[in-house]
Amino acid sequence: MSQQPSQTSAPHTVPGGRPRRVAVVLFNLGGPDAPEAIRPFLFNLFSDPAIIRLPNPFRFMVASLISGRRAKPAAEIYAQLGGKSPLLENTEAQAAALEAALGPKPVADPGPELEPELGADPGLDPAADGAETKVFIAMRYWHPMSAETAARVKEYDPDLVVLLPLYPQFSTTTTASSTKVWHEAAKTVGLTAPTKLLCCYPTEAGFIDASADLIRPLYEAAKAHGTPRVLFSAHGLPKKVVTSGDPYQWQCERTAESIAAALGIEHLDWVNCYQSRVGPMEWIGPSTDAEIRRAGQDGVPILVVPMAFVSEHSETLVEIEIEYRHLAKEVGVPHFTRVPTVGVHPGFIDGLARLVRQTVAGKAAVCAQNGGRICPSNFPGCPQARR
Ligand SMILES: C=CC1=C(C)c2cc3[nH]c(cc4nc(cc5[nH]c(cc1n2)c(C)c5CCC(=O)O)C(CCC(=O)O)=C4C)c(C)c3C=C
Ligand SMILES: [Fe+2]
Ligand SMILES: [Fe+2]
Repeated sequence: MSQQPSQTSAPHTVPGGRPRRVAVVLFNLGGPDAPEAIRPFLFNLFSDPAIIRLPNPFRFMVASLISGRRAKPAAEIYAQLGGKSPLLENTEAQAAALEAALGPKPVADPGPELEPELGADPGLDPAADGAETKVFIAMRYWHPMSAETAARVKEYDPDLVVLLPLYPQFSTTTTASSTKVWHEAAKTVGLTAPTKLLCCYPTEAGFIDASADLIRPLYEAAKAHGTPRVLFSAHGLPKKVVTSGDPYQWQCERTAESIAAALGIEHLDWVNCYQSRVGPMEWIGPSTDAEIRRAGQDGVPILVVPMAFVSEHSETLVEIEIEYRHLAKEVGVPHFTRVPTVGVHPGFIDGLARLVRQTVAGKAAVCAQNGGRICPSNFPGCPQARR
């Protein structure tokens, strides 16, 4: 998937004479690649201290217990997808598209959200100087995991590593967890290249416009069944994760209102809700199923937009497409539409490429979509709050 340096622009070289190399590492959750991988995948997930906040040995005991219990319902979910998650293939398609978009281009485009005072250095811009960029994937709970990817990145011998979560909204349970494990893995394999984290891009223009682009024609079609309501559905979180300062819900709200505004539909009926609850704890709400029931009572058609996921997997293809569609029918919703994720939509991929260039060119080791920080100060879970 690597790009060759441009033949027309002078390559920016390192002292050894070779082009500068940038490794972009995409973070994602990972999913089982076979029925027998389901239980160990779940064990990896529930033994993450960012998910189960208990000290060991209690966490491992709880992880064994919950992964054992959850294995059967999870197997039923993945059976509907042929016994495995499509997340890796979809992430690979995004990696290939991003690598192509990051190929050498004659002019650096810092994108509309760059804060000029943060200072771009075009000499470090892969697009401007013909540097080589290679995109890697590090999954958190199933292969390829950070240990394997860090070894491959070390072999590539980059001058800079950019960590790019495929989670537009930052959470301590996703991006922070992957970042921690990445740094441990990098240390273990002796990968010492400077590393920057692009922590979040909940309202990045390419992501928002691509989402609106996917919704618009489906909204028009749904109008034949009444005035549609748009359900911006994000993966939920236990309430106590949010009350302890995780900015995920705040960022989800910003995404929902930005896509709603980008749609430009007068008096748009929309709501931000949360799906995929697991376990007995209280989770943030309103829940997507409660909103589907409310739409049934109101007799309005709905569009479910999975706005915290950027590719398809069990939560979109089974939970939304099969389970929520079924529930909608049961409670009398006149028309149900699942809006696809942004996937390899060119607007989304170009937006990611702009963010990578901006991160490479900027000075910060951790930055959000604006090259700086976007979270208000009352979120201690923001990675920039700790700096
Ligand atoms: C925005 C992204 C995600 C957040 C936040 C998140 C938090 C979170 N998840 C669980 C438990 C499970 N998640 C599972 C699947 C899953 N989760 C995400 C994303 C986020 N999770 C994705 C993309 C997937 C799909 C993986 C795939 O199918 O490829 C699962 C496994 C499926 C199931 O059994 O339902 C569990 C379990 C918790 C507890 C949590 C926050 C504390
Ligand atoms: Fe999850
Ligand atoms: Fe933040």
